[in-house]
Amino acid sequence: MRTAYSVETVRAAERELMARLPEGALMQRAAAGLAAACADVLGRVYGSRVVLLIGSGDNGGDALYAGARLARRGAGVTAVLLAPERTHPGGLAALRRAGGTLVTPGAAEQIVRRADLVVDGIVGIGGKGGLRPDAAPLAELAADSRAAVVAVDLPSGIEADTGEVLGAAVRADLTVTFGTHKPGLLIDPAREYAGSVRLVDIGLELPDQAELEALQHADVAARLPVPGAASDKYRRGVLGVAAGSARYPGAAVLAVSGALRGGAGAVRYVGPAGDAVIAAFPETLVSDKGPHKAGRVQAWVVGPGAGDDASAVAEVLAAEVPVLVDADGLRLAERGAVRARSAPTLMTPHAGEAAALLGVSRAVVEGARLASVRELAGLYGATVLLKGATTLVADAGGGVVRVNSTGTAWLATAGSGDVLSGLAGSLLAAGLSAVDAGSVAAYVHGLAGRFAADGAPAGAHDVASAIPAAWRDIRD
Ligand SMILES: NC(=O)C1=CN([C@@H]2O[C@H](COP(=O)(O)OP(=O)(O)OC[C@H]3O[C@@H](n4cnc5c(N)ncnc54)[C@H](O)[C@@H]3O)[C@@H](O)[C@H]2O)[C@@H](O)CC1
Ligand SMILES: Nc1ncnc2c1ncn2[C@@H]1O[C@H](COP(=O)(O)OP(=O)(O)O)[C@@H](O)[C@H]1O
Ligand SMILES: [K+]
Repeated sequence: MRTAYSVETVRAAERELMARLPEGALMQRAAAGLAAACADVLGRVYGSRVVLLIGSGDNGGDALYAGARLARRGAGVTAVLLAPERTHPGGLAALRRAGGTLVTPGAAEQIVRRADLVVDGIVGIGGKGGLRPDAAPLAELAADSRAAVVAVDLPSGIEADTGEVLGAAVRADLTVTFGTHKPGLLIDPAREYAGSVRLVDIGLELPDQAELEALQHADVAARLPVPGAASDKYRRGVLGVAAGSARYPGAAVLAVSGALRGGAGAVRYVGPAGDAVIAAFPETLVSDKGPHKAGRVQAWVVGPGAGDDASAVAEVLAAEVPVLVDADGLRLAERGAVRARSAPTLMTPHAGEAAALLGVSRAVVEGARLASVRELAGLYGATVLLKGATTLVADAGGGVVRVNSTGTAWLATAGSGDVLSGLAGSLLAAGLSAVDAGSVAAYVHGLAGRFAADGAPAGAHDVASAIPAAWRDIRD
């Protein structure tokens, strides 16, 4: 499991560790890891040109000590000081001793243009509210230069706790982060500014419960349902899919395509697209009666392509089994009916659907994804999976939020969300909790998207076809 902790938690852990260590030891650990990462980026340190962008806090201190290490290995190191009189004194002295040069921001343009590497030590977890006007031009210079950009702890200007980007921010090729990931490094839009992320262990002791967690292959493998000798199709779980309409029969087909590859023992389809479903997947149990007459299921998916059939949504919500609500179902589901449910509910909106439910614009949700998913989960008393380039899954009760980024932008294709809802529904029917079903499905679906696309456009049905390969890759 990859975890991320809030600034407050990181600060508390740092205080505790610093009290046990000689003064400055923690910063030396950070600087050593940072310098090693910079050396890897440079390839050859000797003779390289390194520019440090230095703010007034400890983030700048890390960068200065790392710069001193690089200077001792023969790099030409220049530090641009945003606030010379408030610069970390120890770091400044170390760089001076190592032969580094100090300049003011006025001289930055010239030297950044010729740099091989720019190190962003403007601001770290102490930053708030986007880069200040004096620092913002430095971020632009770094973006315009041909140099590699390495961010110290996090790209300056992003919000560490939320992943929001409130103004100008540095765009890094690599972020070297200390002690733990910060939520902003894993959540869009800030995640995009971080580039790849390298974690340097500085010995922080962190609490069991993180702010954010991202499943890895082994975590997913441990959660995937696998049949045993005692399994039969009913014990594996039966999923009901109430989806599709005369206008959108394909949504039903795609939801079933995901469901059949999600580990349930059988899939029942209820709705007006039975012929299309059977034609594509003859193994589906098709019923033309309403959901409550369809026979027993262990979970329901309702909503993909459902048009305006509010009664099917209400019927499914009245069932005492886990329910996944997607697409049109989100609009048709009565909040009170969702809140009144005792079995788990998993809602799977994209940003536009989440925005409609919250009564805000899509841009608001996209800019503040963590707050939005939590708010929606609280509002409906449900587990919410917010789709996008990174997918977030939050429980109503608060606590840790799961984040997934296995996907690819090729997944932004019509119907891929229907495949996801079938897949996640199947995992619910197989007995996974709503958070596990949602986050495991997002992980597998993202990987399947990568396999299906492999650098070229793929349709949603290709994504569904690639689920078994993703599944095998995870269990390997
Ligand atoms: N506390 C520790 O023991 C350790 C801290 N470390 C480093 O220390 C950093 C935190 O240091 P600080 O608490 O000094 O804080 P920062 O260095 O992150 O930032 C604080 C300074 O930045 C300025 N600032 C705040 N918001 C700004 C904005 N939007 N634009 C421009 N300037 C802004 C403030 O005036 C303040 O002087 C971490 O991110 C990490 O890099 C590491 O050395 C590891 C050990
Ligand atoms: N830029 C992106 N990068 C990665 N995954 C994406 C991106 N855009 C969308 N996705 C994923 O693709 C799927 C699209 O679902 P959705 O928006 O519901 O589409 P549809 O309604 O057409 O089925 C979701 O799983 C989402 O997380
Ligand atoms: K930084």
